Amino acid sequence: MSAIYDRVALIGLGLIAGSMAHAIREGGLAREVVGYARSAETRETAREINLCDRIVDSAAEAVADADLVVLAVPVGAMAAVAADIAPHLKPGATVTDVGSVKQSVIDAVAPHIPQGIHFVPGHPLAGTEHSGPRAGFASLFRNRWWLLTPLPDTDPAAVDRLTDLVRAMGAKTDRMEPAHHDLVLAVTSHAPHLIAFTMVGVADHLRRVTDEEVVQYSAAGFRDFTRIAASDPTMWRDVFLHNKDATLDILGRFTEELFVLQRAIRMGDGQQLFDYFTRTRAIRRGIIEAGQDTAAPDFGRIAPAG
Ligand SMILES: NC(=O)c1ccc[n+]([C@@H]2O[C@H](COP(=O)([O-])OP(=O)(O)OC[C@H]3O[C@@H](n4cnc5c(N)ncnc54)[C@H](O)[C@@H]3O)[C@@H](O)[C@H]2O)c1
Ligand SMILES: O=C(O)C(=O)C[C@]1(C(=O)O)C=C[C@@H](O)C=C1
Repeated sequence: MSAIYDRVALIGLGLIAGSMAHAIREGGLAREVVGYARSAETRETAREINLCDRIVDSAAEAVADADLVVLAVPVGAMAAVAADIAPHLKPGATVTDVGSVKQSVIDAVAPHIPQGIHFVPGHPLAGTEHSGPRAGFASLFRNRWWLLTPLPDTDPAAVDRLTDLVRAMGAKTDRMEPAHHDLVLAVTSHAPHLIAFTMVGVADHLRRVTDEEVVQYSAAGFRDFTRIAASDPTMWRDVFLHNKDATLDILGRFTEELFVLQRAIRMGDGQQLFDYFTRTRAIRRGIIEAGQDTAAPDFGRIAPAG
């Protein structure tokens, strides 16, 4: 495939930027991929594994002459990085981010973006529990959603060009309002992660009571929880701090449902439990039938908060 951008700069060299570097270089989607991360150790590892065409020692150097700049740092670090690179951006360049939360990233980054630079926020719905420069792999985005949340006045040509890159990396794209994105992701990703973190915490307390049995006899369901609970603490701290309202809304709804089921168990109401589980099974089967088992559920189905 021919190059979609001349030079791409990746700021932050972890799972997502690393996977982008592999996918872009394998696909010949840019003439050059330049990388920068804050820690010298990360930059050294990135050089060792030949992650990018060039690894440089400052964000300013990375973005100089870049046509696309990707902010791939934890959500809480986006503002500082944007402020740092702003004076060095090439006129006409596009800046995107891959943060798991959109509205607060837009609020933090947009004020730093100079006139003549296109800011197109985005979020790949793909990941693993691993982080750092060694965690990336080229096929991470294949057949996964990559949501773009452009601002109303963003140049459509810049959005289309980024869409081309994302599709060339194997992802499916959709566009969404940032606040709606944050509500949808609170349901499909953020609250489920918090529940997994909590469940593993509960098991850890119990371990002392059951003398390691919860570890030894981990059933598959719990093992899935522990995989999720192994995700990066900095990333997830920032997600919850920056998607506070939507996450609290969904957790409130979750707690209400949990009480309903808890009461059904206490009252021995088998019919209610059966009906509930029949409904949830149908939802899962609907996702599989729609060929969406690697993607997020139907975005239109989630009612706004309130
Ligand atoms: N991990 C996932 O499943 C996943 C999926 C989709 C989106 N995201 C989002 O992508 C972003 C990156 O996540 P990741 O999983 O690649 O993280 P990661 O921990 O693997 O990598 C983050 C990188 O950013 C660097 N970094 C941190 N602060 C920095 C700063 N101030 N300046 C420069 N570099 C800095 C770190 O050194 C590290 O190399 C986050 O915003 C996250 O919310 C993550
Ligand atoms: O598969 C995983 O390990 C993930 O948690 C990936 C996952 C998700 O919840 O689906 C996590 C956070 C992101 O922002 C996007 C994707």
